[in-house]
Amino acid sequence: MNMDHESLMAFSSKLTSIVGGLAIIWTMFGQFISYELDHHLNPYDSFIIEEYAGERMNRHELYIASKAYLSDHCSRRASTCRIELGKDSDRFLVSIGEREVTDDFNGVKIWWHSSLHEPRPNPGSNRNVDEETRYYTLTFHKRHRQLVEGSYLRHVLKKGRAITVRNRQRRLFTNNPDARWTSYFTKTMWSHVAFHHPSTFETLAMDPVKKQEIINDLNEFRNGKEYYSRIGKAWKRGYLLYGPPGTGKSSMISAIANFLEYDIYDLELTTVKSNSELRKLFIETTGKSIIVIEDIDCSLDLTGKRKGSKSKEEEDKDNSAEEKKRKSGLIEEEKEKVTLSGLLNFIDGLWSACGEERILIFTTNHVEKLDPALIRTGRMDKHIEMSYCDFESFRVLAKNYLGIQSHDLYGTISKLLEEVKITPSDVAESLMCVGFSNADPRVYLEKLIKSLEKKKESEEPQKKDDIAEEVHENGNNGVKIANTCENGNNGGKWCGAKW
Ligand SMILES: Nc1ncnc2c1ncn2[C@@H]1O[C@H](COP(=O)(O)OP(=O)(O)OP(=O)(O)O)[C@@H](O)[C@H]1O
Ligand SMILES: [Mg+2]
Repeated sequence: MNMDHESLMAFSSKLTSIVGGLAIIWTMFGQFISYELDHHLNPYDSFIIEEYAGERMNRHELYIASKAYLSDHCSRRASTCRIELGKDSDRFLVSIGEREVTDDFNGVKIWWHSSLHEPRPNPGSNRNVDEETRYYTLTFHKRHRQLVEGSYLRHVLKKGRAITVRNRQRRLFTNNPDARWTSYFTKTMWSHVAFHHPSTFETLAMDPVKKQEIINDLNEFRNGKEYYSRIGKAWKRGYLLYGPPGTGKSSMISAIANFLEYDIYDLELTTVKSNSELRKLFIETTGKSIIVIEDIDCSLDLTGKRKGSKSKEEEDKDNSAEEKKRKSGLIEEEKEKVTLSGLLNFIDGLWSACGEERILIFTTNHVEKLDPALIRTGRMDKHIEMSYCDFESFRVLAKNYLGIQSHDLYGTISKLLEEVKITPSDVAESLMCVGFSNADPRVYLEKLIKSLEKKKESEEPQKKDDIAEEVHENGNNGVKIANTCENGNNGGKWCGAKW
């Protein structure tokens, strides 16, 4: 059978279109089949947890918690993990990298996989578009969907949050002067650095019974969430640390922060312009933190006006200049001040109940100068006196600085410490032996004895003068009336001091 050329061409084009049509039908059928198979036969479901969600600038909390959870999980169970050094810290960060890890929750298997999004322009977002972002895919059997969606994810969130708190690099914040935070670009009211202070309760020299009481109190506070809510009080606690310079008040704050693993907000009250600014600063602090106001007596006086370091004449001059400005309407009077009532409000007003788990610490060298309203119980729950160095405190310092528990010179030192007021800071100075790991402790103990004897000699004439003055004032023919509070052998403690 002979076909002419034209019929052949027509037949082949028909055949091509039939084959093409069949191919399209086949592809569609394949897709349909694969969808149906996937839908009915693939027994697994997946959830995706994005690092950044929507247009938000902050990382997704569930992602952060999952990362911490997986890091802990990896370091305990997975055979291969990615490990890197944390920013601003000596801690190692473990992550799953691009690998898949398996978790087991109540006998249910869950597979986690970490992946990377390609950087892509996102004009609506405030984040840097060149940044790579990650996401986790967790895969599980369909029949466990409810469990994963409910209790498993809650478990990951709770555990992850706790691990984040445990592993985080703690921070030391300080309030920015008003001029900096009002600018549009630096709206933050606090700046921070990584907090590394080696002071701990172990290195702190003080009466061991008092120390234990403080530790117990802190433990009760840390575990007291339910208790505080039951009694209807905000979950916060106030401590007043008082004592002469160099007795360890700042060291105590660091020891508390290290013990509780809290951040520190060091509030410089003299740069705060008004009560409302103080309130804003408070609102911007986070939970699990210690808010510190050092030398409270130098920051605010009893009438609520802030003090400067100026002389009386300078202050008078300033006051009259301010008075003139005020009269001409250049200064709005009380709006520009932090007042005592503003501070009291900061401590226990309505706003102070925002947030939770905060410790407030005031320090002072002059507890007697403080307004009783400021330090009454309930505002400052505990008054802790940091005092001159007694023998027990010396033993702690000798152990820290010289690595010794006892020495034949301890007897002499103990006797001298009963007679002389010396701060732990001065004792520490005598015991410092940087770089001499094999140094003979005797050298440093003798150095301390010399400085104690010198102090004793210099205090002697003063003591005689004091006695003479008392005898003169009392006019009782040479009968000495002992003032056990100021001069007695009570280690320089103030009368009526608590704790
Ligand atoms: N109780 C103490 N235990 C251990 N070290 C102490 C103690 N007191 C002081 N020191 C040592 O002296 C240094 C100064 O102490 P610290 O700054 O804690 O004193 P402070 O009471 O805060 O003084 P100030 O009132 O001047 O602020 C500390 O760095 C520490 O080395
Ligand atoms: Mg201090």
